[in-house]
Formats: sequence, structure tokens, C-alpha cells
Amino acid sequence: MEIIHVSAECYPVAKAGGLGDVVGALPKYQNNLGHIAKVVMPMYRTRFLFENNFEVVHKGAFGLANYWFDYTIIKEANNVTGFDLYLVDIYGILDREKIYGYDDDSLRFTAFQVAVVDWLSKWNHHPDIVHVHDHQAALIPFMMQHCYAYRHLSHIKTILTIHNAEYQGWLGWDKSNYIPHWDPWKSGLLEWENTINPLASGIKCAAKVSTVSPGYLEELRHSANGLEKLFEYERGKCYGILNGIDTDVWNPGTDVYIAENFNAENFKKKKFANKKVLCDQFNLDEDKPLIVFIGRLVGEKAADLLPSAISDSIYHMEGKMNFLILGSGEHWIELQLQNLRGHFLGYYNSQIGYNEKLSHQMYAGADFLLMPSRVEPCGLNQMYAMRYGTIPIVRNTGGLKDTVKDFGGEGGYGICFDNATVWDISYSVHRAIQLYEQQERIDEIRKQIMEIDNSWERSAQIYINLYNS
Ligand SMILES: Nc1ncnc2c1ncn2[C@@H]1O[C@H](COP(=O)(O)OP(=O)(O)O[C@H]2O[C@H](CO)[C@@H](O)[C@H](O)[C@H]2O)[C@@H](O)[C@H]1O
Repeated sequence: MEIIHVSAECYPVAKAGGLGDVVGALPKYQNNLGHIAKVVMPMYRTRFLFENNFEVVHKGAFGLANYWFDYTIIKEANNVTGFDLYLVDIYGILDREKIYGYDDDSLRFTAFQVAVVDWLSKWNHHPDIVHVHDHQAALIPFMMQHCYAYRHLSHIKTILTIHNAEYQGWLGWDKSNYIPHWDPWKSGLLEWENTINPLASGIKCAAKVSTVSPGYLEELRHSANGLEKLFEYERGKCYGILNGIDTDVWNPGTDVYIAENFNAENFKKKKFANKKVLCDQFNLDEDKPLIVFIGRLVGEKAADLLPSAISDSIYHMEGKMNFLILGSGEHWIELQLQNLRGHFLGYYNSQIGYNEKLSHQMYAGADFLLMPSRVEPCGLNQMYAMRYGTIPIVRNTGGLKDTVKDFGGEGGYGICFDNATVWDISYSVHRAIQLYEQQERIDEIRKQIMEIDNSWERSAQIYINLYNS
């Protein structure tokens, strides 16, 4: 089967979060199963572009609103990603350093999608499946079925995977001319609550829709940033498929970013060696339990609660633990987290920004990883943490609920809580400290979580079954 994934992110080319991880891994595992999975994404100006070799495979052009865009499709020449990787270059709009955050993002991503569909329409043969990810690619099913120039692609089946339904890519109707000339009788397939809603359009037009965990799919029927009724209506074609992790990239036994490699047999001293390096770097005490947070500093991740939860924990538990934060996001949260450093020298530190290498070092060196998320469609961090013997402290929501069991129950191994509140977080930190004091128990749990198989192998096959259906 030939599958083409369309996404705004793909690790190691360009990644802002979990979407990049999934699109960088799933196609590789689908290829291992004997299929041909390819990825197409925008050609940003990231390091990957300058460090690898490419060949031009197609050149084309299209009109969009009052613009005329020339585009070029280039293909990475040496298969360094483990799948065929195509990048779409559109001069003037996609050739930027960052993935998101520009005023013209709706123009950029709509033009990207038009270029992909235009290119597909020129292929001599057609792929079996076009698999689109999140709202930046979610107009493609509509374009392939209802834009006059591309209707000959309408027999190709499309699937939409929703990594995060909070972001929907809304466009005002004044931007309806961004979409190539389409059948006006079909405008209802673009619309949700009086605007063009790309994510809603993808849900309506794709043959199948998947979310990145079964728990999240269930939640979307009650809380989907305005799309609840649509999820309820389309439930017959929606599936929850749990993400996996790329065990080649996230492997404490071979990870080149960390100070000492380790595995489930020899982790005791070696994991501690990683902790020591991290603590030295951030002026923390390696003899205390180290609790880390890695992620986007936004309300969804409950990052706004971190400053109070950290202060509360350090005061009430008399500084029996250390905290280290890595993240970027809303400016006011970044500022508060920076300011806290002055108050809790030696107990707390933070690095604001995006740092792939440091994230690996933190998964390897930490004792606990905190994820108090209000919304967590799947969550990869908790799975990475477990692979590196770091115990997750998570809120019972979405994919976190599907992947972490509290150590208080039979066979459990994590710390779980119900509410995204300072109180629940502090209480969980208290439980973590108590657990840390029982060295034998904690080592047992570490071994247990390092051996959990969260790799993509199982889920990659579930996607193939879905395509076949
Ligand atoms: N400052 C920083 N420096 C370095 N690395 C950083 C970083 N901030 C985040 N990361 C990395 O980005 C990834 C985050 O993945 P998540 O799945 O937790 O979140 P995200 O919300 O982006 O993804 C969405 O899509 C994924 C994939 O489907 C779902 O799992 C998730 O629930 C959903 O919200 C991890 O690899 C993490 O290490």
C-alpha cells in the first residue's frame, strides 16, 4: 500500500512538539511493515535543509486569491529519515526559520496544501491513501473532492489524524478565495459556526478520522473547543489509536545526547550519573528527588499552575526536592518561571526555549516527570520518560490516562491525580518524595517502566488496518 503523509512538522526536519515526533516515526514503522509511506511537508529554512542533499522532483504554479505562487517539490536524496521525504518550497511564504507564529500563517498553510494537491494531481500513478495531520493539512480532503481542478483525485481515500483539536485553523469567509475554485453547493463542508473551519472540514470530508488515543476521542464528544456535536455526529468514522514512540531515537542505551547510556539491567549507577551532570549544570542537589517538566508553556499543559505549585511544594515540604523546567510558550508564564529562580536558588531552575538535546538529558537524569495537562490528546513525554526510567506524575486525562497507572494500584508504576489544581500537584509531589525514600521500590518501578513496550510497531499496524477498512 502506498501512503502519503501530509504535515506541517516532521522530526528531524522541523519539530515544534509531538506532531513532529509522530510524523517522523510512523512512516518509518509503516515501511518496516512492507508498505511505502512517504512524507510531504513545507520547506522551512531549518538546519536539516542545509545539512542534507536534495533533488528537484517537480515544479508547478497556482493562483490563490490575488497571488500567483510558483512552487518546487524537492526530495531528500539519501533516505536519511527512513522514508521518502518531500519538501514544498514556496518562495516568500514558506521559506522562514520558524514553523508557526507568523501573521500570514493561514495563507502559508493553505498555499502549502494547494501545492501538495496540485503536485498529486500531476502524478502518473496515485497513492492509495493520503493521510493528513492536524488543521494545517485538513483542507486537503475537501480540495481533492470538491475543487474543480482536482476532482479527479476524489477516488483516493483520505484519513485525518487529530493530534490536537484545540487548534482548528479558522479562516474568515473573506478568505474563501484561498481555496481553489470549488463547487459552491459544498460550502457547508468547509463551514462550522459561520467561519471556514479547516479541522471541521477535514472531519466531514475525510473517509476516516483518528485521534491519538482512545481516551481523547471519548473526551472530544464532551469537550472539543466547539466541535463536540460534530464528533458526536461523525462518531461512526472516528477511531482512537494510541501513539507509539520511536525507540531508535528514544533509546537510553544508544542516545548520543546523554552523559552515560544505560538500560533496564544497569540503570542504577548510570542513571544517577546523568542526574549528577544535569544537577551540576543547573545548580541543583543530586541527592534530592529531581522533578522536571518539559513542554509548551500554555494553559492546555497547565503550565500556568507551575509557578504556584512549585513554590507551594518547596515551602510546605521544606525544600526536600528539586525542580527543573524546560519550555517555551506564553510570555507571562515564561517570565514567572524565570523570576522564580531568584527565590529558590539551589532548589529550582528553568531554561526557557526549545532544546532537543537538553530534553533528552532531562528524561535521562530526572527522577520524576510532571505532566499536569488540562488537555492531553496522547502525550509522548510520559512515554519517553518511562523508557528512561523516569516516573511520570500525570493528571488523569486523555492519553495520560491510557498510558499511566498509579503505583498505588496493582501493577501500577506512575503517580496519577484528578484535578489540574495547585493542591493536586503539590499532593502528588508529596507522594513522589515519599516514594523516593523507598529506594528498593523505586528501583523496581524504574525497571518495570523501562521495560514497557510503547513502540510504534503495534499502532503502525492498526493504522494499516484502518486504511484497509
Ligand atoms: N522546550 C522544549 N525543548 C525540547 N523539546 C520539547 C520542548 N517542548 C516540547 N518538547 C518536545 O516536544 C514533544 C512534545 O510532545 P507532546 O506529545 O507532549 O506534546 P504536543 O502538545 O506538542 O503534541 C500534540 O500531539 C502529540 C502527538 O500526537 C500528542 O501526543 C499530544 O498529546 C498533543 O498535544 C516531546 O518530544 C518533547 O520532548
